[in-house]
Amino acid sequence: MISGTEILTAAQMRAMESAAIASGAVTGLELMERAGGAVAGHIRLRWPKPGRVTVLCGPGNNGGDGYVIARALWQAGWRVRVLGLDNTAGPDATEMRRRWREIGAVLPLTEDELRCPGESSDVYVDAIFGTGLTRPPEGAIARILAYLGGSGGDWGFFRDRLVAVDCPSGMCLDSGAFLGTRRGPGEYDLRARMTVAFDSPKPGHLLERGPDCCGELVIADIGLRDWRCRAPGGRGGWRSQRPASLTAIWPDFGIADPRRSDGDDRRKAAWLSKRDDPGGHKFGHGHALILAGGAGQGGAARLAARAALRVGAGLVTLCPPAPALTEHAGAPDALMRRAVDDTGALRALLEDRRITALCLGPGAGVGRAAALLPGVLSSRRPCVLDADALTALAADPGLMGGLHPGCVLTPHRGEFARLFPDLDARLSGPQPPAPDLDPRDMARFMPDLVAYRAALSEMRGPAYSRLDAARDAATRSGAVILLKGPDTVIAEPAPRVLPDGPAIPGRAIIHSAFDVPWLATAGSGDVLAGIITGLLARGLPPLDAAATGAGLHAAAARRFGPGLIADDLPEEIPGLFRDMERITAAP
Ligand SMILES: NC(=O)C1=CN([C@@H]2O[C@H](COP(=O)(O)OP(=O)(O)OC[C@H]3O[C@@H](n4cnc5c(N)ncnc54)[C@H](OP(=O)(O)O)[C@@H]3O)[C@@H](O)[C@H]2O)[C@@H](O)CC1
Ligand SMILES: [K+]
Repeated sequence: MISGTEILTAAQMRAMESAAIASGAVTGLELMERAGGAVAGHIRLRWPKPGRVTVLCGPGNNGGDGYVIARALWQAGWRVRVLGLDNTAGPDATEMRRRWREIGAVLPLTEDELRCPGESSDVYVDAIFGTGLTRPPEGAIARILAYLGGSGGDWGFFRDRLVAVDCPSGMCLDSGAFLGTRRGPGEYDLRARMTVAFDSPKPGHLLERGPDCCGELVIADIGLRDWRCRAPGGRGGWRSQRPASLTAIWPDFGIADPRRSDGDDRRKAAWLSKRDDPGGHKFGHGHALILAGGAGQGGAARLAARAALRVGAGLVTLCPPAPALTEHAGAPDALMRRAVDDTGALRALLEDRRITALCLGPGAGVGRAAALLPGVLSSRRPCVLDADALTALAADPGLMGGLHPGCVLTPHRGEFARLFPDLDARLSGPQPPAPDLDPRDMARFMPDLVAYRAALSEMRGPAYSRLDAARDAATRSGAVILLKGPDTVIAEPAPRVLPDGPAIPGRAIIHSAFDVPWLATAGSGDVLAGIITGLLARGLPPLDAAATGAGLHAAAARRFGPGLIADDLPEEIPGLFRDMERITAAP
């Protein structure tokens, strides 16, 4: 529903590059020249006056980009020092190294050279590892990376002047984790001021350590986007054939960016604000039931109910047990109240087919959630299961069998660990070796780029990621999973696999909200559950409702600013709708 930008995994990126080269549309050298040229261009934009630069070149094509950057900056009048390895792999990187050697020297890539007194630079270019990182860096290279990360004692020195090519070296572009270190922030994580990546963001730019360590993220076009749209075999284009299997929603590409507004965005804005439905009836926008808990626990459910109303559900009914009914007598008056004491009462209520979505969890109490879950699930109505409903689900795995594709589960990491302990353990534990692309598979899928891409989407990076975990959990449970965090991942179950076809993964979305840390506040999750329930009630499919809900939730927090409490979030939604309409209005 909310526009995003397509993400490619590292394997997809490499495969697309190979396919473009194999098609004859471009050579590897041309791509490297464009990539290095783009990084040099962004350096010159931020440091307009030529200064001193040290370029650190690794053994692969990331290093090849480094030699191009060195040449481009030298041509622009910079004083360039290049530290590189002897064992440059691959013909393109070797050729770029040769071209640089016609201009200047390549000093050994060692910590001593990096520390060399009197050789301090204004800019350091990290072109050591990019998408080809397959294992944790060791020995001398690991020490160099730690030094750039601040082990020499001057952490801020490199942070202010490090430009990463594709990613900070050592970070896995599929997970945002630094290979070989404990998950989570590390003492000497390499942190760049700016990262210039190519063609599309990769999951690692948006997950875990990515947003903090990449600094400003720039996605440079290296000419593959046009090729993708013209590619033969795509029957109208790689991109337009199917919705992207993986999408990012992040502040630069979110709903508030007029540069990305198109007719589709206008339609979405009009749908959200109901302007596209003049003369519509309240039942035309659905009826949401929010199942509340016992006396003294009603606040969370009321927050959810208010959010469901604000996001446009035609009717919202709050359903506590009878003894707690009076507690909910206050505002908003638009909210209806109805006692639901047990599953029997719930089933009777659900005979009204106009009830189009349910929410169970916020403030429900684990016992009541466990009692009502079978009724909620057997209704087969779209539903959000949050908080206590997730705890109840984890405590009784038999209930998992009742989940269906209309369910949206919204666990935070702790709830996810209770629901899927083995997947959570893989997220924190030792990492399996990386799978690699079998050239026979490439040949098999080359004529049909859509299938080719779909098959590659299954490939995983060297570190098991939050994206992998959410996708696996969705496929196992048969429900949409929204794994909460500043890097929220939303995944749908993998669809049916054709007998002889490639495995088609379910769609997934990464929603990045690192810029709104004040969203981490009591009741914020209850509001999110309510927004998604409201959108489900209005008829959005579960993945869209979850992704749009996450987008509106963060946008509301962004709009309000620091000092936010959960009660403020629903009240920002009308303003958000107005903003969206204004921004997307036809000129
Ligand atoms: N895709 C595109 O469209 C474009 C991509 N471009 C650029 O290419 C980059 C990808 O290049 P790449 O595939 O050569 O990988 P890269 O990151 O340079 O490293 C691979 C080398 O490192 C080695 N190695 C790995 N791990 C290691 C470790 N822990 N410790 C030590 N060595 C290790 C590995 O050796 P091996 O694993 O084979 O032993 C191999 O020699 C990409 O990020 C972008 O910058 C642009 O030029 C043009 C457009
Ligand atoms: K790099």
